[in-house]
Amino acid sequence: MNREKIENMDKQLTIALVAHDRRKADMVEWAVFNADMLSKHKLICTGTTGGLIQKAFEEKGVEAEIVCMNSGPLGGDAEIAALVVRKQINLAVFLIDDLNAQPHEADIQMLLRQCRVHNVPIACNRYSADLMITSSLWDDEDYVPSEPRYIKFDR
Ligand SMILES: O=C(CO)COP(=O)(O)O
Repeated sequence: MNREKIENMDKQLTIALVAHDRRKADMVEWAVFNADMLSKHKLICTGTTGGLIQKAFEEKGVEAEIVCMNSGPLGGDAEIAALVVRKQINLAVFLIDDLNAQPHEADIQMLLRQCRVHNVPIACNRYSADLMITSSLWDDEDYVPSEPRYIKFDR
């Protein structure tokens, strides 16, 4: 697989990593598998997710820049959504627990919505995340993601 693409990029991306409790094992496994790539970029995480990734990276001797925001239910998703609005996130991986209700559903929807509004790629499962981090578009200097256009639609 062409993992070097994003790994050998000149530019540093800011990547948001967020996982619900029952998806954290998945997130840590994915992050460790992609540690060589992720460690070259800046990682912004919700509190508990970031702490677990940090611990797993330390155990593997991986050095990475990991910024932990608040825990999700205490506003971590909202803080990351604010960074999305300010165009400070290039890519988000958000492993959502779709089988259990979350107390901060409003914040979760806000993060998803702001990624859609601001055209930030967001992967909600590992397959999507793998596709996104191996995309050749990251290297394509001619490619500029176009802003979403909202037009009034009269019926
Ligand atoms: O709840 C979350 C995302 O909605 C994740 O938060 P934590 O990483 O702090 O558990």
